[in-house]
Amino acid sequence: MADAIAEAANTTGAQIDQRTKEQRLEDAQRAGWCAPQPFKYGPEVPEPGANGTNGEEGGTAEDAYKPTPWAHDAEKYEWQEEYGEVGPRHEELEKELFRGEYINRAGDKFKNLSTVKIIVESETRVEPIKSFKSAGLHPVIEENIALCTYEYPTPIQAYTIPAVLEGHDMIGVAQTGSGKTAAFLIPCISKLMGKVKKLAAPRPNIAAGFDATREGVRAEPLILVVAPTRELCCQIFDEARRLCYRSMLRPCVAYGGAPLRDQMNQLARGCDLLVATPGRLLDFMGRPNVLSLARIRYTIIDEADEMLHDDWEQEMTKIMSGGDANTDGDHRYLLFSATFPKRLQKLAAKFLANDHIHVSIGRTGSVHINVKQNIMWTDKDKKKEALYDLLISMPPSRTLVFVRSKKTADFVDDYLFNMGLPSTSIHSDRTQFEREDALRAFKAGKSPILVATGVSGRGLDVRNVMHVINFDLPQAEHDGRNEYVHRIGRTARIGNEGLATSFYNEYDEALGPFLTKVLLECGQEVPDFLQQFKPEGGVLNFEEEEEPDMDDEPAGNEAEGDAWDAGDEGTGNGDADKVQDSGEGNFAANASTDAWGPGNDTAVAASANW
Ligand SMILES: Nc1ncnc2c1ncn2[C@@H]1O[C@H](COP(=O)(O)OP(=O)(O)OP(=O)(O)O)[C@@H](O)[C@H]1O
Repeated sequence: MADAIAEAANTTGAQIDQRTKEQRLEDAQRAGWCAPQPFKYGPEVPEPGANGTNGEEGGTAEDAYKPTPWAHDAEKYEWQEEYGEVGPRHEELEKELFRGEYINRAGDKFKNLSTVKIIVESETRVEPIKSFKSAGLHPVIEENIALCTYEYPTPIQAYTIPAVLEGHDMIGVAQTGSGKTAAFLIPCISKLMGKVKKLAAPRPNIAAGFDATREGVRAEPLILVVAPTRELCCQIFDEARRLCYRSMLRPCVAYGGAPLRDQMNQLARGCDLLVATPGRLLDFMGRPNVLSLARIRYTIIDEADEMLHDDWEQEMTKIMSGGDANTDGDHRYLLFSATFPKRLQKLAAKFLANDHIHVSIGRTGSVHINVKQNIMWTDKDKKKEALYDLLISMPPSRTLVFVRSKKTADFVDDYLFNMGLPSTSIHSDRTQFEREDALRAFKAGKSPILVATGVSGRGLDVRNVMHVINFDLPQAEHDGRNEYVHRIGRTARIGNEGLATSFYNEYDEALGPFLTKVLLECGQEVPDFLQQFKPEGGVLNFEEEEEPDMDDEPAGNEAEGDAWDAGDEGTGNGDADKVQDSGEGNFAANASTDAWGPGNDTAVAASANW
């Protein structure tokens, strides 16, 4: 985003006169919004010593390298040889990891997470756990779960934890914001916690003066998590830092756009759990002295339907079957997502053992009832004003605005900023430094309005996102149905409530039947202009919404990129026939709401609570 307010007076294109600008600022602040923060995006900070500058304009050889808060450098628990079985507490780190202001907390509609039908397809019956304490977890991870203030397992956690502890491969499908990350991390970490000394690669002594070039080791992780976007990887890494606390397991993250050398230095200190985007992972896999997958016990694919999509075929084939990956029978594969078209489930099953377990919490691809959906007819040329009116007329709250293209993201961001609203934006033309900075500003409430392209629709978990606005709805022919589900799932996470407003007009008609069914399924009002799409007899058949194979998708990703490089408008998934027969031992269970205990009543205040 341009530093629009600061430059507005001089910007010929914007043509904003001083008085009008001040009035607009006043209007926005009277409505309760904080002041927009003009800040200048700098070029990406080079690696230390790359050219002697810190990457800012006018930098000279004398400028010291200013370390930037790259996500990969985030502090983690550093194990020391003398610790024995469990490391001592680290007060400062504990505060950062578990009591951070911006960590999402369960809301008072937590109980609603379990009011959906649960389908388990497997050869062996999985007995869901009723509490973390009864799950047979390693005592250290139990303590870490308590520090995370996770009181009750969510349904996907209740089924995944025992299934993985029992040694099964898995496909886990559950609604957005229902704790899938902890569902896959907890059992894998717990299983390995007591065995790290035996299974892990030798560690360097990283006491003061450690020199990664001379003393570093090759990273030989036991757990590999692959996710499509850099920001999502950083988020999973944060959860891993929490769950590995006080254990010998050392998590690392690798993603494109950030200094390669810094990430290699982190790996050289030892890495037991690696979270990575495919591009950077393949880069490291191509450097045998940096990374070996020979010790891997768990490969986890998050947003698995996206990762198995044709766009990623080359990368995923290399990751799943390439390199020096452990091919022994003790290597488990876990695949997770909130949406999972049948064609891709079928493909996924090829990577999994025959006795794998398939758990679906709710209809695959369903929207959570905690999201209030509002579809508004908005003519194409009136969207800008409609957006402003919406933002100015409602109590200010952290808001994510989705648009279809990078150009629109810049345009909408500049417009809002010039209207005195505190916005920033994120898309694939930004440097990684800018992307991380924008997200930090959004999380911290410095810029509580974030304009984003659809690629941010997956996985992001930001506290108190109260409102998601689809300025542009995703395109039906580009996997828009699934993208809609992921986008609006950025609000109402883990038992909190939220609002999703979508601007709809005649150009969105291909999505109309799907939106209508989703509204009906969630018991929400269907606006007049969607009444025509109400299914006859009231039967909600989502299978007829499944898309044919698509050959006209955007091209693949750059080696160092992530899903952001796959184009702005989402990806297309095609579905075909049924993934697998339900085996003999299969059962379908309606979740008993009692099973998960009472909801947590730490609801988050709605407005202006950055
Ligand atoms: N048992 C629990 N109790 C309370 N909070 C939890 C629990 N499990 C996870 N959380 C929190 O819930 C939030 C959402 O979890 P997560 O991001 O894993 O959701 P998700 O299902 O992967 O969503 P998406 O499909 O959008 O990626 C996180 O902030 C996480 O810390």
